[in-house]
Amino acid sequence: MLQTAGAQDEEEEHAEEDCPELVPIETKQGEEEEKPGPGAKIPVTIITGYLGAGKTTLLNYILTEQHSKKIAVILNEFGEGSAVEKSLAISQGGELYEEWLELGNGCLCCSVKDNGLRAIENLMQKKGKFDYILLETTGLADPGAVASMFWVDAELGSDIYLDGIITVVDSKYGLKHLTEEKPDGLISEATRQVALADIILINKTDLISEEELNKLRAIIRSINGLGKILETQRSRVDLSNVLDLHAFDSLSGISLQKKLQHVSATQSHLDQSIVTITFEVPGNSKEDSLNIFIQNLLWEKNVRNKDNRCMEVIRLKGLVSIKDKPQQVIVQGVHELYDLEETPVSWEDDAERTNRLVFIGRNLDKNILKQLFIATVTETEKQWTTQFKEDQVCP
Ligand SMILES: Nc1nc2c(ncn2[C@@H]2O[C@H](COP(=O)(O)OP(=O)(O)OP(=O)(O)O)[C@@H](O)[C@H]2O)c(=O)[nH]1
Ligand SMILES: [Zn+2]
Repeated sequence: MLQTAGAQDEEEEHAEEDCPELVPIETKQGEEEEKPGPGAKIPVTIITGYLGAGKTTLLNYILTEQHSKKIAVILNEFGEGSAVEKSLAISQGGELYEEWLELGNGCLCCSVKDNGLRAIENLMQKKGKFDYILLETTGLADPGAVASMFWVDAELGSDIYLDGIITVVDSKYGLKHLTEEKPDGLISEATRQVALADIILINKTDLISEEELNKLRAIIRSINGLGKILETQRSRVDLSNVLDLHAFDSLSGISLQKKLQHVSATQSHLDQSIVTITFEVPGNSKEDSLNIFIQNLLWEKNVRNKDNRCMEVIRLKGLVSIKDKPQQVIVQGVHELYDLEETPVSWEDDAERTNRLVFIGRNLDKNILKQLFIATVTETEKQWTTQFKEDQVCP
C-alpha cells in the first residue's frame, strides 16, 4: 500500500482542457473498444534529462526501433504552469508533428501541460489500448514529482503503472550541470534527475574525450550507485535496457536482491552533494517499526547526521524481511512517497532472512541510519527515537 505524507492527488478539474482534442481516427462501426483487462496494465517510462541532452532523440529512436508495441508518446510540461507552447519535434518518416498526432505504426503523440494524468487517461479511454507510454519531461522537470503522480494514480486503480525513469545526460555539459552548486543550497535539477534514474544514458559521447567521459561517469556514479549507466551516441541503446524494467513494482523482486548486492556506497564529490548509501541488516523487521523508521526519514524529516544536518532522501529502494511474512518485501520511496509491497519471492530459509536498503540523498550517515534500522529488527523502541529531535524541524 502506497504511503503518502499529504494529499498528493488533488487533481485539477480543468485538466481536460489542457489536452487538445484528439485527431479523430476511424474506428470500425460496431467494433468493441479494446479495453485492457485486469492485470493488463500499461507501463509508462519517464524520459528525463537536462535541456538538449537527447530525450527526443531517444524517443525517436525507440519509435523507429521497435515494431511490436503500440506506443503513446507524451511530451510533458508538468509543473510549468502556463509555459509557452512547446513545439514538438517527434518525427516519423521525416515529418514533423504538432500537438496530437498519429504516428506511423499506430503510435500516438501529444503534448500535455500541467496536470497530465487526467489527459493521459482520457487519451487511453478514447484511443483504447496502448501497449506502452513514453513520457518526455521538460529539461528542468523534477522527475520525482512526475513519477509520484503515476505512482499515486496506479494505487487509485489506474490502468497505468510506472515502469522506470531514464535520465539522459549530455556528455558535453553534464559535468558542468552536475557540479554546479546552487546558491540557495537547493539540489540542482540535473542532479535530481540523475539521483532518481533507474537508467542513465551518458549521451553524445562523440563530443568528449575518454578522460572527460571517465570523469563524468565517476560523478554520475557518485550520485547514484543504484542505476544502470549506459553510454550512447544519438541515444541509441538496446531497447531491452530501457523498456519493461519494472523498476517500481514487486516483479523486480527477483532481480532486485542480486542488484542490491552490487550497489556500492558512494563518496560525495561536493560538500552537501547527493550520495548513495547502502547497508544490510540480518533478521526480521517489525512492520510498525519499519514504517516509523521510514516516516521519520521521509515525512517528519527529523533524522539528522553528525553535523546536525537533516538527512534528505530522494530515492529509497530495498528488499526487507518483515516478521511473519513469508515473502520478501520490496521497499520503494520517491521523495515523500513510499510503498512496501510483497514480492512473489519467498524467503528460502528463516535463518537467511535479511534486509538490504539503498538510500540516495544528501547528508546521509550510513552508521546512524543503520543503527536506526537495526532497532526495527531488535524492537528496542527507545533506540530509534534518540536521534529524532522533536523540536527541531528540518526545512
Ligand atoms: N553530437 C551529438 N548530438 C546529438 C546526440 N544526440 C542528440 N544530439 C543532438 O542534440 C540536440 C538535442 O537533442 P534532443 O533529442 O532534441 O534533446 P532533448 O533532450 O529532447 O532537448 P529538449 O527537449 O529541448 O530539452 C539535437 O540537435 C540532436 O540532434 C549525440 O549523440 N551526439
Ligand atoms: Zn526534447
